[in-house]
Amino acid sequence: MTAQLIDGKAFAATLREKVADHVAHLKRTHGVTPGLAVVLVGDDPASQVYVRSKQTQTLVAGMHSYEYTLPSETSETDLLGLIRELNADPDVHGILVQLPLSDHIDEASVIESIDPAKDVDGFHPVNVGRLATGQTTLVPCTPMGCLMMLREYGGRLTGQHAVVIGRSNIVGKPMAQLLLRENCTVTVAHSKTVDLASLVNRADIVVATVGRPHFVQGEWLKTGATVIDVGINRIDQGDDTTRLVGDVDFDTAKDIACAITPVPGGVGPMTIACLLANTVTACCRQLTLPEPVGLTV
Ligand SMILES: Nc1nc(=O)c2c([nH]1)NC[C@@H]1CN(c3ccc(C(=O)N[C@@H](CCC(=O)O)C(=O)O)cc3)C=[N+]21
Ligand SMILES: [Mg+2]
Repeated sequence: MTAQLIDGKAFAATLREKVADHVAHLKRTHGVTPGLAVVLVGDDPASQVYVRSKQTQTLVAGMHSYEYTLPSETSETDLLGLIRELNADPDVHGILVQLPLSDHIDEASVIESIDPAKDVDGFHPVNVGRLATGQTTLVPCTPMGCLMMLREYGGRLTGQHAVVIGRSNIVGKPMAQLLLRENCTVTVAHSKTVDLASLVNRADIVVATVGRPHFVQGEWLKTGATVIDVGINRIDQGDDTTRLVGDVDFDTAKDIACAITPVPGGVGPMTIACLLANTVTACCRQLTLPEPVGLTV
């Protein structure tokens, strides 16, 4: 292993400390406790694990957590009704609706119903537009966490060629926007990209968000590249146990990259820490209090 390991778990713990410090400050000086509402429709076990993790960390940071677990047959009308109530609730500063939603619910309608000021996922078209036009906004948590790590471990970002593999609204597109804002030269690749290997070979920064286990090969990489692995793939080991792996073939990449995030313990923990940070930021903006330093990108 020659690459530096980017310890997302430790980085996230530090960020959560900053969040907790500011929460304590808000309570002490303004009598305000930031509150995050998390809405989960259905009983997908993986989603339940993530949601529980978000709740625990929200409470540990000293914030209020409001949890809504709705049955899988919940109608879109009922879900929109709940969001309307949360939008109007002054104790709720952040709203997260766990995705994906089941097929009978239109995701776009649900996202658009969230008050952009409380949209801590940064998925609302108003916030997407603000990011694209360089205005103040709430930045999607996963790319926000990736950027924080890149700023720390990726050297001077200006002028670097970043290749983002994946074009989702949740990660790929906002990641490209953020890297552009950092003055990177950004290429967005995807499943239809021709000769991905030689494209990746020209990248100083690689962000892999394709959702395919071990997809990016170490031999594709340019020597000294910084690699951010967004993939969270649970693979069967053939002995009734599963293992979490990324979109990058870590074992071959680690000898060629300059710095690389592991899975688990990389982007995942940072995503949740950024969600907490966004909740504090949203709270401060809603109450027109001074914005905390170090909780935004
Ligand atoms: N509205 C919405 N916002 C989200 O941010 C959102 C979502 N829906 N739906 C599902 C995905 C997934 N996601 C993860 C967050 C943390 C870890 C995480 O902490 N992973 C640990 C491992 C966890 C494990 O062992 O399973 C790690 O990578 O080290 C993973 C995945 C947020 N998501
Ligand atoms: Mg759907």
